[in-house]
Amino acid sequence: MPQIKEQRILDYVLQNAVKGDPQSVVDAIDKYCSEKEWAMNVGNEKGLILDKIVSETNPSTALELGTYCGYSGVRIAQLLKPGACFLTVEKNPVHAAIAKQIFEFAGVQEKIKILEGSSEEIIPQLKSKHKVNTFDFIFIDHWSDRYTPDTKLLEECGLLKQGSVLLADNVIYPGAPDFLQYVRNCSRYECTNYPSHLEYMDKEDALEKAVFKG
Ligand SMILES: O=C(NCCO)c1cc(-c2ccc(F)cc2)cc(O)c1O
Ligand SMILES: [Mg+2]
Repeated sequence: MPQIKEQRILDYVLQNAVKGDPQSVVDAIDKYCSEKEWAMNVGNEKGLILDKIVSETNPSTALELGTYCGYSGVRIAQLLKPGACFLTVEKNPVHAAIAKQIFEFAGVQEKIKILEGSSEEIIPQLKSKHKVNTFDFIFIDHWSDRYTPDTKLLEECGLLKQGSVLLADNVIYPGAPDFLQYVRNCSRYECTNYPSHLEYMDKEDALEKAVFKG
Protein backbone atom coordinates (compact mmCIF):
# COMPACT_ATOMS: atom_id res chain seq x y z
CA MET A 1 0.00 0.00 0.00
CA PRO A 2 1.77 3.28 -1.11
CA GLN A 3 2.45 5.49 1.87
CA ILE A 4 0.89 8.72 0.54
CA LYS A 5 -2.68 9.29 -0.67
CA GLU A 6 -1.57 11.02 -3.88
CA GLN A 7 0.46 7.96 -4.90
CA ARG A 8 -2.60 5.77 -4.21
CA ILE A 9 -4.66 8.06 -6.47
CA LEU A 10 -2.03 7.76 -9.23
CA ASP A 11 -1.91 3.97 -8.88
CA TYR A 12 -5.72 3.78 -9.12
CA VAL A 13 -5.63 5.88 -12.33
CA LEU A 14 -2.90 3.72 -13.85
CA GLN A 15 -4.92 0.60 -13.10
CA ASN A 16 -8.42 1.85 -13.92
CA ALA A 17 -8.27 4.62 -16.53
CA VAL A 18 -7.50 4.31 -20.25
CA LYS A 19 -4.05 5.56 -21.31
CA GLY A 20 -4.41 8.57 -23.63
CA ASP A 21 -8.03 9.19 -22.61
CA PRO A 22 -8.14 12.35 -20.45
CA GLN A 23 -11.81 11.97 -19.47
CA SER A 24 -11.23 8.43 -18.20
CA VAL A 25 -8.45 9.85 -15.98
CA VAL A 26 -10.78 12.56 -14.63
CA ASP A 27 -13.54 9.99 -14.02
CA ALA A 28 -11.15 7.56 -12.29
CA ILE A 29 -9.89 10.26 -9.90
CA ASP A 30 -13.47 11.30 -9.09
CA LYS A 31 -14.46 7.65 -8.49
CA TYR A 32 -11.49 7.01 -6.19
CA CYS A 33 -11.91 10.26 -4.24
CA SER A 34 -15.66 9.87 -3.77
CA GLU A 35 -15.56 6.17 -2.86
CA LYS A 36 -12.17 5.57 -1.21
CA GLU A 37 -10.27 8.69 0.00
CA TRP A 38 -11.27 12.36 -0.15
CA ALA A 39 -8.75 14.60 -1.89
CA MET A 40 -8.68 18.30 -2.80
CA ASN A 41 -9.31 18.00 -6.54
CA VAL A 42 -11.82 20.54 -7.83
CA GLY A 43 -14.18 17.61 -8.46
CA ASN A 44 -16.87 17.08 -11.09
CA GLU A 45 -19.58 19.50 -9.89
CA LYS A 46 -17.24 22.50 -9.82
CA GLY A 47 -15.27 20.90 -12.69
CA LEU A 48 -18.26 21.22 -15.04
CA ILE A 49 -18.43 24.97 -14.22
CA LEU A 50 -14.67 25.20 -14.85
CA ASP A 51 -15.11 23.42 -18.19
CA LYS A 52 -17.88 25.82 -19.25
CA ILE A 53 -15.83 28.94 -18.44
CA VAL A 54 -12.68 27.55 -20.11
CA SER A 55 -14.70 26.69 -23.23
CA GLU A 56 -16.34 30.14 -23.30
CA THR A 57 -12.93 31.83 -22.85
CA ASN A 58 -11.18 29.52 -25.36
CA PRO A 59 -7.80 30.75 -24.10
CA SER A 60 -4.59 30.96 -26.14
CA THR A 61 -2.68 31.36 -22.87
CA ALA A 62 -3.73 29.80 -19.55
CA LEU A 63 -2.23 29.65 -16.07
CA GLU A 64 -3.16 27.44 -13.12
CA LEU A 65 -1.99 28.19 -9.59
CA GLY A 66 -2.10 24.95 -7.59
CA THR A 67 -1.62 21.82 -9.73
CA TYR A 68 -1.99 19.25 -6.91
CA CYS A 69 -2.40 15.83 -8.63
CA GLY A 70 -3.25 17.34 -12.02
CA TYR A 71 -7.02 16.73 -12.05
CA SER A 72 -8.02 20.28 -13.07
CA GLY A 73 -4.98 20.50 -15.34
CA VAL A 74 -6.28 17.50 -17.31
CA ARG A 75 -9.79 19.02 -17.46
CA ILE A 76 -8.45 22.33 -18.76
CA ALA A 77 -5.87 20.81 -21.14
CA GLN A 78 -8.44 18.63 -22.92
CA LEU A 79 -10.47 21.77 -23.79
CA LEU A 80 -7.60 23.90 -25.14
CA LYS A 81 -7.21 24.60 -28.86
CA PRO A 82 -4.08 23.31 -30.62
CA GLY A 83 -1.05 25.49 -29.93
CA ALA A 84 -2.44 27.03 -26.73
CA CYS A 85 0.12 27.71 -23.97
CA PHE A 86 -0.86 26.26 -20.56
CA LEU A 87 1.37 26.67 -17.48
CA THR A 88 0.59 25.17 -14.07
CA VAL A 89 2.40 26.14 -10.84
CA GLU A 90 2.91 23.68 -7.96
CA LYS A 91 4.93 24.37 -4.81
CA ASN A 92 4.94 20.78 -3.50
CA PRO A 93 7.52 18.68 -5.42
CA VAL A 94 5.83 15.39 -4.52
CA HIS A 95 2.48 16.62 -5.89
CA ALA A 96 4.24 17.99 -9.00
CA ALA A 97 5.78 14.56 -9.64
CA ILE A 98 2.37 12.86 -9.32
CA ALA A 99 0.75 15.43 -11.64
CA LYS A 100 3.50 14.91 -14.24
CA GLN A 101 2.69 11.19 -14.35
CA ILE A 102 -1.07 11.89 -14.51
CA PHE A 103 -0.56 14.28 -17.46
CA GLU A 104 1.61 11.70 -19.26
CA PHE A 105 -0.91 8.88 -18.74
CA ALA A 106 -3.77 11.16 -19.90
CA GLY A 107 -1.75 12.10 -22.99
CA VAL A 108 -1.89 15.86 -22.33
CA GLN A 109 1.78 16.31 -21.37
CA GLU A 110 2.52 18.19 -24.62
CA LYS A 111 -0.17 20.78 -23.81
CA ILE A 112 0.86 21.63 -20.25
CA LYS A 113 4.06 22.76 -18.56
CA ILE A 114 4.48 22.24 -14.81
CA LEU A 115 6.47 24.99 -13.06
CA GLU A 116 7.68 23.78 -9.66
CA GLY A 117 8.00 26.45 -7.03
CA SER A 118 6.05 29.08 -5.14
CA SER A 119 3.66 31.35 -7.06
CA GLU A 120 5.28 34.44 -5.57
CA GLU A 121 8.65 33.39 -7.02
CA ILE A 122 7.36 32.14 -10.37
CA ILE A 123 4.86 34.85 -11.35
CA PRO A 124 7.55 37.59 -11.64
CA GLN A 125 9.59 35.26 -13.91
CA LEU A 126 6.80 34.38 -16.35
CA LYS A 127 7.47 37.11 -18.91
CA SER A 128 11.27 36.78 -18.96
CA LYS A 129 11.86 33.07 -18.31
CA HIS A 130 8.70 31.57 -19.83
CA LYS A 131 8.10 33.97 -22.74
CA VAL A 132 4.55 34.79 -21.65
CA ASN A 133 2.98 38.15 -22.52
CA THR A 134 -0.50 38.05 -20.89
CA PHE A 135 -2.93 35.31 -19.80
CA ASP A 136 -6.43 34.90 -21.19
CA PHE A 137 -7.46 32.51 -18.39
CA ILE A 138 -6.15 31.90 -14.85
CA PHE A 139 -7.46 29.15 -12.53
CA ILE A 140 -6.62 30.04 -8.92
CA ASP A 141 -6.65 26.92 -6.73
CA HIS A 142 -3.63 27.15 -4.42
CA TRP A 143 -3.42 28.37 -0.81
CA SER A 144 -6.28 30.78 -0.23
CA ASP A 145 -4.04 33.23 1.65
CA ARG A 146 -2.15 33.71 -1.62
CA TYR A 147 -5.20 34.49 -3.80
CA THR A 148 -5.14 38.25 -3.22
CA PRO A 149 -1.37 38.89 -3.17
CA ASP A 150 -0.91 36.79 -6.31
CA THR A 151 -3.77 38.56 -8.10
CA LYS A 152 -2.09 41.89 -7.30
CA LEU A 153 1.26 40.44 -8.41
CA LEU A 154 -0.24 39.34 -11.75
CA GLU A 155 -1.51 42.92 -12.23
CA GLU A 156 1.82 44.49 -11.27
CA CYS A 157 3.75 42.14 -13.60
CA GLY A 158 1.53 43.18 -16.52
CA LEU A 159 0.27 39.62 -17.00
CA LEU A 160 -3.42 40.60 -17.23
CA LYS A 161 -5.05 42.28 -20.19
CA GLN A 162 -8.56 43.64 -20.76
CA GLY A 163 -10.81 40.56 -20.70
CA SER A 164 -8.45 38.25 -18.77
CA VAL A 165 -10.62 35.75 -16.86
CA LEU A 166 -9.64 34.77 -13.32
CA LEU A 167 -11.53 31.82 -11.82
CA ALA A 168 -10.95 31.06 -8.13
CA ASP A 169 -11.84 27.80 -6.36
CA ASN A 170 -12.85 27.47 -2.70
CA VAL A 171 -14.07 31.01 -2.16
CA ILE A 172 -16.60 29.68 0.41
CA TYR A 173 -14.77 26.65 1.80
CA PRO A 174 -12.01 26.79 2.99
CA GLY A 175 -12.82 30.38 1.98
CA ALA A 176 -11.02 33.39 0.50
CA PRO A 177 -12.83 36.38 2.06
CA ASP A 178 -10.09 38.90 1.38
CA PHE A 179 -9.97 37.84 -2.28
CA LEU A 180 -13.76 38.25 -2.64
CA GLN A 181 -13.54 41.65 -0.92
CA TYR A 182 -10.70 42.72 -3.23
CA VAL A 183 -12.10 41.72 -6.63
CA ARG A 184 -15.69 42.67 -5.78
CA ASN A 185 -14.73 46.16 -4.58
CA CYS A 186 -12.11 46.87 -7.23
CA SER A 187 -13.59 48.68 -10.25
CA ARG A 188 -11.09 46.86 -12.48
CA TYR A 189 -12.94 43.54 -12.09
CA GLU A 190 -16.39 42.33 -13.15
CA CYS A 191 -17.29 39.46 -10.78
CA THR A 192 -19.68 36.51 -10.99
CA ASN A 193 -20.22 33.90 -8.26
CA TYR A 194 -20.96 30.24 -9.10
CA PRO A 195 -22.44 28.47 -6.06
CA SER A 196 -21.54 24.78 -5.83
CA HIS A 197 -20.29 22.30 -3.23
CA LEU A 198 -16.94 21.25 -1.84
CA GLU A 199 -15.58 18.38 -3.92
CA TYR A 200 -17.06 14.99 -2.98
CA MET A 201 -18.97 16.56 -0.03
CA ASP A 202 -22.32 18.24 0.73
CA LYS A 203 -20.61 21.30 2.18
CA GLU A 204 -21.29 24.55 0.33
CA ASP A 205 -18.53 26.06 -1.75
CA ALA A 206 -18.34 28.31 -4.80
CA LEU A 207 -16.19 29.47 -7.69
CA GLU A 208 -15.70 33.21 -8.31
CA LYS A 209 -15.06 34.55 -11.78
CA ALA A 210 -13.35 37.95 -11.97
CA VAL A 211 -12.90 39.46 -15.43
CA PHE A 212 -10.15 42.10 -15.62
CA LYS A 213 -11.40 45.30 -17.25
CA GLY A 214 -7.94 46.75 -17.85
O1 LIG B 1 -5.44 23.85 -0.07
C1 LIG B 1 -6.06 23.65 -1.08
N1 LIG B 1 -5.48 23.84 -2.26
C2 LIG B 1 -4.08 24.27 -2.28
C3 LIG B 1 -3.14 23.11 -2.30
O2 LIG B 1 -3.16 22.54 -3.59
C4 LIG B 1 -7.47 23.13 -1.04
C5 LIG B 1 -7.97 22.70 0.17
C6 LIG B 1 -9.28 22.19 0.28
C7 LIG B 1 -9.81 21.72 1.59
C8 LIG B 1 -8.94 21.34 2.60
C9 LIG B 1 -9.42 20.88 3.81
C10 LIG B 1 -10.79 20.80 4.02
F1 LIG B 1 -11.27 20.33 5.20
C11 LIG B 1 -11.66 21.18 3.04
C12 LIG B 1 -11.16 21.64 1.81
C13 LIG B 1 -10.09 22.10 -0.87
C14 LIG B 1 -9.59 22.55 -2.09
O3 LIG B 1 -10.34 22.51 -3.22
C15 LIG B 1 -8.29 23.06 -2.19
O4 LIG B 1 -7.86 23.50 -3.42
MG1 LIG C 1 -9.56 23.76 -4.67
